[in-house]
Amino acid sequence: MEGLNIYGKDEIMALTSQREGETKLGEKVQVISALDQLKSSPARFVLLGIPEDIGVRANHGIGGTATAWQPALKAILNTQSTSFLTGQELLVLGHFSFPDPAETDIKSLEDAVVQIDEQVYPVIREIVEAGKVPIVIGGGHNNAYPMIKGLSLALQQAVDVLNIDAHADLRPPAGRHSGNGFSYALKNGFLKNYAIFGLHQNYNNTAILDLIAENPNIQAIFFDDLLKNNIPVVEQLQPLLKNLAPEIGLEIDLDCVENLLSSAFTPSGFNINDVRRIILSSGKKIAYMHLCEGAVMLQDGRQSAGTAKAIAYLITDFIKAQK
Ligand SMILES: N=CN[C@@H](CCC(=O)O)C(=O)O
Repeated sequence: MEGLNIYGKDEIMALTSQREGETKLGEKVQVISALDQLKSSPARFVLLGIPEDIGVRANHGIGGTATAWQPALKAILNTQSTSFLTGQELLVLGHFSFPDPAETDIKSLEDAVVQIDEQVYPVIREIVEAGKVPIVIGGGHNNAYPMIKGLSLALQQAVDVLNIDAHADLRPPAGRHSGNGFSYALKNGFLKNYAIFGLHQNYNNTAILDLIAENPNIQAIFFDDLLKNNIPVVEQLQPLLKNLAPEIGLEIDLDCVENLLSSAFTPSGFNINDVRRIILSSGKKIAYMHLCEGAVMLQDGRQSAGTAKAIAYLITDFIKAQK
């Protein structure tokens, strides 16, 4: 796993601001020095960063998803350690670093995404096989594929996934990128039931809509339909959840959240508290959570510091709800 940088306590403390009289999560989180120590760690949740935007650029999107990891980690580490969440529940494993390919034409970017897949899925598999729950901050949504593959190989069965997203990411499996992670997962038998919550009618093409309509293993609820009533989102999610296995993978593409910086930035979508409510009260056992497509700075110069704190809220909520 040559692309994986495993963190020591020094790296964690360098990002943690200490203050007399209080304790931050960074002072409490667990670390290891090699993957074979995963099993013996007392932490149940394993945090990992995939700061890349190669998959987004291979899908003709705007680069920048590589910028979310470090600020988000800093926001998490500087959360207060209290009885709500001490930090000991979390092992901060580290991050993958993937160099940009020398050539940046679409084919070269797609080939680089295949190399990313090959490095990510074995680590996800190892974390799950150690009895832990991976929490991954991307990166592009291309990483849904190695997440699902790693979980499926660890559990030795095709798995069910809930994706909260404006886009189905069911583009043709012909060259890897951020728009076809679920197509590859279905095609290669790693994904059984695929539920999508909050799709935008305006941003999924006819071929994708037909695919959803024809495949009984794919179910979707459109954001446009959620807007037609005042029923709480957690309630509107229930019909999707009841058709999924008791244990699922959870994908959250942050471009489903309004005004959160991403390649497909949107002024209309879930607000961050809708997503917090879903995480806090879904009632499902979640085998992994993947937060992707968020950016602190985009290639075109747009910036938002709020992305990091939004990610920190979702991750601390997730640990509180699942521990
Ligand atoms: N994962 C995102 N998929 C969207 C692309 C969004 C964008 O980068 O603009 C899609 O393929 O449509």
